[in-house]
Parts: sequence; C-alpha cells; structure tokens
Amino acid sequence: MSLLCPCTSGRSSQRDAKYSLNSAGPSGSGATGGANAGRGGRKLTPKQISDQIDEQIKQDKRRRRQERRILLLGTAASGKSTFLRSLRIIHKDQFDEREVRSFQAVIYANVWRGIMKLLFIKKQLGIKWESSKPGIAAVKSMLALESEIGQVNVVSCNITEDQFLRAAPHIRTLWCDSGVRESFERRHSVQGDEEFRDVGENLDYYLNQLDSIAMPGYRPTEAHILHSRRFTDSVFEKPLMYNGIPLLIIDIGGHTNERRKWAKTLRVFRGELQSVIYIIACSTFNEFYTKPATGELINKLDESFDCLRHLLEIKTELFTPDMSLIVFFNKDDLFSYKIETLRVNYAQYDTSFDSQRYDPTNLGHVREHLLRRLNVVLNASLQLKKYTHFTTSIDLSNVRRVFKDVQDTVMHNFIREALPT
Ligand SMILES: Nc1nc2c(ncn2[C@@H]2O[C@H](COP(=O)(O)OP(=O)(O)OP(=O)(O)O)[C@@H](O)[C@H]2O)c(=O)[nH]1
Ligand SMILES: [Mg+2]
Repeated sequence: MSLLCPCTSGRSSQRDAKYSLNSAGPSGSGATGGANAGRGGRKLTPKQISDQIDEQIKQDKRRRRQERRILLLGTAASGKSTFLRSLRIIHKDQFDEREVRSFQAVIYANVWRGIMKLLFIKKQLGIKWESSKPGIAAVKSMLALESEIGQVNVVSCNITEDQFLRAAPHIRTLWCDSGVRESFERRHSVQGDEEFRDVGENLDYYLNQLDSIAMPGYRPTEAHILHSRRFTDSVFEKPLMYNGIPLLIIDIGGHTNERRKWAKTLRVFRGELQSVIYIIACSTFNEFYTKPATGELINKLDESFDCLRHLLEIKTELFTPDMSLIVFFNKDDLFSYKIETLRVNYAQYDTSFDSQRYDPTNLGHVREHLLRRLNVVLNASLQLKKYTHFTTSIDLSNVRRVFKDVQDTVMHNFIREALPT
C-alpha cells in the first residue's frame, strides 16, 4: 500500500477500495498483482517491473500534487458521512454491490433497534398503549426473534432478510399504535444514556416506508441510503473528481472517543488541506445527553460549538492561513420543522438568545443568532478564510448547490495559489 499510495503511508486511515484499484495503473490491477505479468499475461522482466513501479510512483506524485483535500469534522451524527454519501451520488460515484448490501443490513438494524428503543422510551415516560393486546403480543414476538438472533446492533448488522421479514408484521403493529408514535415524538425528553434513547433521526422515515423495506429482495434506494445511520469508527478517505481536478474528502467519526483522531489527522495532513468543513447539526438545540462518566447533562448544540472552539483555540498550530474553514449548520430541514411547525421556543434552550430584540420562534431570527454565535467563536480565533452555509445533507439539490460554492472556494484559492505573484 505504501508503494502504491505514498500519501497514505503511516496513516491509520481507510482509502476507498475502488480508488486503490483505479490508482493502481491503467490495467486496473494492483502494482503487486501486475508485477509478474504484463498485459495479456506476458511475464515481465525485473527491469520492467521496476519501471512499472517507478511510473506508478510518478503518477501518484502527480495526482497528489493536484489533489485538493477537504476534511470533514463535527460531533457525532452531525451528518458528515451523509454529506459524503450525497457527494458520491452527485458525482455519480456508484455504491458497489457490497456497499449496497451493507446499507441494507444497516437499515434493518436501524429499524429494529429503533422500534425497540421506542418501547424503552414508552416505558420510561409511562406512555400507555393505544391497544395493549396486539401491542404486547408484538413485543413478545420481537423478543422471541431477538433471542434467536442475539444482540441486534448496527456494528454486527446480524439480521438476515428472512428474520427481518418475519419481524416486519410485529414492527408494523407497534408503529400503528399511537402510544409508540407518541414515544417517538417525545424521544428527546427522556434523560439517560444515549445508547438507550437515541432512536436515530430518521426512524419515522423508515417506519413509514416499512412496506418497501420489508419486501423480499429489497435493495435500498439512494434516499434510503442517505437516511441510514451507522457511526464512523475509522478515518475514511474518498477521492472524487471535479472538473478534472482530483478531490480527496476525509471523513472521521465524531463520537467522543473518535475525536482524538481529529488533531492527529490535521497533523498528518498539515499544509496539505485546502478546507476543513465543520458540521454542526443545528436541529439539536433542544437535545441533550448524559455524559456516562460524570452524569452531566450536555446540550448537543453547545457541545458542537464547544468542540469547534476547543479545536481552534487548542490546536491553533494545525490550521494554516491558506486553509479555509467552512461551517455547515446541517439538518436545516429538522431545524426549520422544529421552529416553524412545532413552534419550539429556541430561547428556552439557549440563554445567549436576546429575546428582547429577536423572536425565538422566528426561523430567520434564530438563524441570524446562530451565525452571531458562530462569529464569537470564529472571530476570537485564527485568520482563516471562513464561510458558512445552512445545509440539509439528505437533500441532493441542496448539497449540489452548497458543494458548488465550496468547490468554487477551494478552486478559487487553488487558482490564486497557482498564479505567479
Ligand atoms: N433529516 C436529516 N437527517 C440527516 C441530515 N444529515 C444527516 N442526517 C441523518 O443523521 C444521521 C447521522 O448522520 P451521519 O452522517 O451518520 O453522521 P456523522 O456525522 O457521520 O456521525 P459520526 O460518524 O458518528 O460522527 C443519519 O441517519 C443521517 O441520515 C439532514 O440534513 N437532515
Ligand atoms: Mg460518520
């Protein structure tokens, strides 16, 4: 790997498998695979093998010089991987069969775990069944199936299609019960360990589409893939082409124990990054979780701002002046829904909101407040080029528009740098 991709040597990251193949030379075979045989199976001399490797290194160096690198950062579930998936769809970088199958397994696990968590929340909040008899029977059937499967989670993704199809009628019965639906609506009011109450942002989306998911031979659609949830536990590098210029998007996990990789990755790529995109899920302004170690109640939006502040203040040396920092206020769809439709009062959750001058139920006012709040964090920090966008990572047209701006920024800086001074 280090011969093929000198740029990744020494990094504990996963470069997209497809890319490794493509970068291995015109034949599409890896350098080692092609080392003994040329085209048509002709045996190569040691000199030819050595020339092939030299050529490969030259190509890699050329690509590496041209490559524009963008790092995605942000706390857990802010939407980094979803943004990357949307970019892949827009750039027609198709998911291969293995990936589609793994999304299918993740979606099964998302639905299964999600409905079981709703039952936990229902119990915690003392919400009654609408119809207890079918509800309790469905729970018993789910538990019986679970004892057959073992613990269901998105890491092991151990539900087969057959098992999911058997569970589907019970999941449907549960989702039809108004008590279970109420548990979904009130999920954020439950305190406690994230593991037990985080049902996934898009559980209702899947449950409302259960008929298509619970079809024999189900293949996730693009929209289903974008709604799926699996946390990132490695550094994932994805190359994409934009107008003939190679881009490398680097995605890292945002869970507390994954965050120590942020500074490491910034260090490894120091001087080679064009942009950091920091993603804040603005819809989390009224969501909390309890820190397992201290029992402290944490507001998720505050945590996002705090992590950014920490990064800019403590890791100053890792940001070079030629980099741009682009902040996405993501999950704008859910954010707008909470403010405009549910009429949630933003000021209840953010004491820095000036309710004398602004209306905490007015979407425009709350957005402006978020931008002011961000400016306080950014202005106190380095002299970076800074940009902000309100985004919805599951909305391809929104991502297409926003990423065009990002690319223009990255390319503009690239062209400016390339011009003689
Ligand atoms: N409705 C909505 N859902 C979103 C949006 N962005 C992401 N999601 C969903 O939020 C969940 C989490 O998104 P991910 O992309 O996995 O989050 P992440 O930042 O990569 O999370 P980690 O890998 O744990 O750091 C997924 O179910 C996504 O489908 C958005 O803009 N709107
Ligand atoms: Mg991720």
